[in-house]
Amino acid sequence: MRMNNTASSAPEPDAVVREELTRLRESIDNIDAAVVHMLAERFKCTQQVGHLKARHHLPPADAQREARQIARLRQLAENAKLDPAFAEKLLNFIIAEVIRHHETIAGNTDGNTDGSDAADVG
Ligand SMILES: C=C(O[C@@H]1C=C(C(=O)O)C=C[C@H]1O)C(=O)O
Repeated sequence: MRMNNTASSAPEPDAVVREELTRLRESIDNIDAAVVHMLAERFKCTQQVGHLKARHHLPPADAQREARQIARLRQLAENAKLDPAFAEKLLNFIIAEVIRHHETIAGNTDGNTDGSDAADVG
């Protein structure tokens, strides 16, 4: 049976665990917010790349660039003690979405960067 601590000022073990969990979850929430903001900035850049490529009739995907990025990211992951296979999967997932955006831009617009499409330009 668990001892009752009401006489001492020490918190109940359950309360200590809850506080630790809350503290860790606050950090996780901050990190998740940073990830979302960083991804949003990355997609702003890749959207501009997509428009540039469309304007100059370049293909949406660049396999050589991707291979260099994957090699670099795997090394960074290893140094940071993150599973390189996970880092590679994550990057491939993001790049696949970027390429999908680039294909849409190439199909729907003249590659302008102001968010309007060719039909709006007149
Ligand atoms: C953004 C680009 O387009 C594609 C998307 C990439 C990415 O999201 O990092 C990398 C290479 C390309 O397949 C690019 O060519 O730089």
